[in-house]
Parts: sequence; structure tokens; C-alpha cells
Amino acid sequence: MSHSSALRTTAPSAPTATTQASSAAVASPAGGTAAQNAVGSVRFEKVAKVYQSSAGPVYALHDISLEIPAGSIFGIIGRSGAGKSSLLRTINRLEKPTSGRVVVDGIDIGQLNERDLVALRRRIGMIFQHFNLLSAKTVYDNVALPLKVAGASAAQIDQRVKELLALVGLQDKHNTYPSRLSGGQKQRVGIARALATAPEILLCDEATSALDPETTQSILQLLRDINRRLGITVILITHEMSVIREIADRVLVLEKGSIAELDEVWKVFGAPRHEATKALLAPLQHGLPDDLQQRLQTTQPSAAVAHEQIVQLSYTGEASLEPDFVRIAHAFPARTRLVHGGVDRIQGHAHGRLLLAVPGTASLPEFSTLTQGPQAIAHQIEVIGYVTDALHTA
Ligand SMILES: Nc1ncnc2c1ncn2[C@@H]1O[C@H](COP(=O)(O)OP(=O)(O)OP(=O)(O)O)[C@@H](O)[C@H]1O
Repeated sequence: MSHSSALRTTAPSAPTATTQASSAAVASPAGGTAAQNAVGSVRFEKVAKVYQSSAGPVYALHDISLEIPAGSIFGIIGRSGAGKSSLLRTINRLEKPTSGRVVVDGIDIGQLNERDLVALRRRIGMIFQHFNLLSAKTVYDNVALPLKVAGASAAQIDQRVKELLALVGLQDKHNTYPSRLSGGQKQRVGIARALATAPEILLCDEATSALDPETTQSILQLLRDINRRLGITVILITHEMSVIREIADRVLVLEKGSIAELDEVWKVFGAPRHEATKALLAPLQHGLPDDLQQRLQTTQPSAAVAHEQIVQLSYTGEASLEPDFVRIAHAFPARTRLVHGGVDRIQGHAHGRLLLAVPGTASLPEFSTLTQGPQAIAHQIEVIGYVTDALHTA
């Protein structure tokens, strides 16, 4: 498929803005190279946001400095009120920072006049949790609207809307009204509309939060496709950690308006460091099964009491280490059983944990030699407790 070049170049409003951005990027006053300022990059420089409310000032963002590379998929997570929406909305200047700069493609967007701001917003599409479609207009007209506003001709609009509806898989819904569409279809219309002016950045504000898991998967697939085929930078905020795990390259964890963590997703999800991250990721952890949880003791029973030692092997994705069951079996004594666990893959890195039940009287291997160097079978190994009676005879 070669929608890519067509969809990025045929929007009537985009060429001027994109050309401006590219030339400004090459001649960046900050001295950055053209590659650093590639189309679709965002840089926050010491961004702060303070809202004035009747109850006094609300410090929503403090000292945010980071860079989102062009063409990447960037996730923003954080507890409710952490500042995610505030940060996202500074990118198209729906919110103006109280201090600091937001630089899009090498241009400080705080300096733009009204006309340039309109042009900027055409280069930055946005989709929403509740789709924000016009219910009195057909699918076709919803997608056509930004093109009409941008002054495109009827022929340009027709060609572009057809391309976009084909891209999002709604070529047979031109004349349908939003009320007749499923949630996933509505979001596809939202995406087509957001792409109408050939943006270089797509902001996604909880875009899958109102969708069921299967529809979420199909929308994520579409977003990934759009990112890869059109080279559009995708920046998303979500409370669904599985969405970040599924499609983001890098993730920012915000806590009380500050950066708690910022790194590649497999690193943050494999070994979360900040309390806020650990709390957010807790639902993704495979909890202990109830029967094991209830019977787990923290002190080891005496040798006279039949029991098992529960050993946890953790995988954080580092150094491409994978669970190798032959080596695990060799490292542990006879009659060791695999009782629980799971391994996910994030960006090609194995991530998860396995729980082994080792006979209580057997001596355990030296964990330090099994977690380092070429002999490593896991990133971390620890005894998490003991159970009397073998689990499988309970
Ligand atoms: N217009 C506003 N006026 C006053 N306070 C605001 C305004 N918008 C946001 N806030 C406050 O700023 C802080 C950050 O809000 P923001 O919406 O950015 O957080 P969030 O992480 O997106 O939260 P959520 O996940 O609940 O949507 C919160 O304390 C919020 O109450």
C-alpha cells in the first residue's frame, strides 16, 4: 500500500505549514540539525502550568523538559490529576504554559500569532475518548469539515475524504450518521477527521478508553499502522497500561505535575522505579493465585514439617534474557515444580515472572550466580515464602 505519500502530501492546507516547518527546522536558531528537528518532533523546555482556581493556584505542571522524537509513539501516564491532559494540550496550545517553551519542529509555538496558530493546529490532529463527532452530519461530512474550513475545493475534499475513509476501513459508511456507528467505527471517523489536514502529529486523549478490548485492539492496530505508514508522531495519554505496553515506544510517567520516569516502555514496565509507576502497573502484574496467597507463610517451617519453598524468578527485559526452562530445570533440585507465572513480550523483551515450588528439604542454588553473567537464568530470584503441604495435594 502506498497511501503514505499521498495522504501526507495531498491535503490542501498542509503544504504551506509543512514547508514552513521544514525550512524553519533546517535554519533552527537553536542550532539543531535538520534530523533533530524532523517533522513531527516536540520539545518541552522547563514547562510549568499553574491554573488559577477559586480555591487558589493549582500547580499542574512543574519543570517539564523532554523531547519526543518525530515519528515515534509516545505514551503519557499518571494518576488522575497528575497533569497528563495539561501537558498534552500544550502541544497544540489548547493550554498555554505559565512558563517554559513548547517547541514543535524547532519552532517555539508560544511565539505564534493567531494565523500561524491555526496553521499549527492543522498540523496537529487530535482524537478524543468520546469521539466528538457532529451527530447531525454524515461520516463523509464529519471528515470533510476540516478540509472545508481550510478552504479546499470540492474536488480536493472528495478525493481526500475517500482516501481517508478507505484508510480507516469505512469506505462503505460515507452516508451513515454517527448514531448508527459502533464505538470503534466512531473512533475511526475521529481518526479520519484528525488526519484530514495531513498532520504530522496525532494527539490521542484516552482514545480507546470507551471501547471494548477487541475494538481497542483494532484501533491500536490502526494507530500503529498510521504511525508506520504515514510517519506521524503519535502522542497518547491513557489510563490503560496495556495500551502503552501494546504500542508506545517511550513512556512518560507524570506524578503531581513532575516527571517521575521517562524511558523506553520495556524498561519502565520491566523495572518500574517510582512508587507512582508501580501503583499504575500493579493491575498488569499477575497476582498470586488465591490458594497460594492464602497459604503463603513468611517464615520457613522446620524440616520436620513437609513444606515447599516458593521461589520467584523475575524477568525485566534487560539484555534479551529469556526464561530457558532447560537451564532453570538444571539449576533447581529434583521435584521442583512450576506453579504459576507468565511472561509477556514488550518491544521484543521478555517481561514477567515464574514461581517455582522447591521441596522444603532441598537446598537452593546460589541465586547471585544465577542472576548475573552468562549463567543468568533470571534477572532476580528470591524466595517469596513457604507453604506447608504440597500445593497440588491441597
Ligand atoms: N482549567 C483548570 N482550572 C483549574 N484547575 C485545573 C484546570 N484544568 C486542570 N486543573 C487541575 O490541574 C491538575 C492537573 O489536571 P489534568 O487534567 O492535567 O490531569 P490529568 O492527569 O489529565 O487527570 P485525569 O487523568 O483525571 O484526566 C489537576 O489538579 C486539575 O484539577
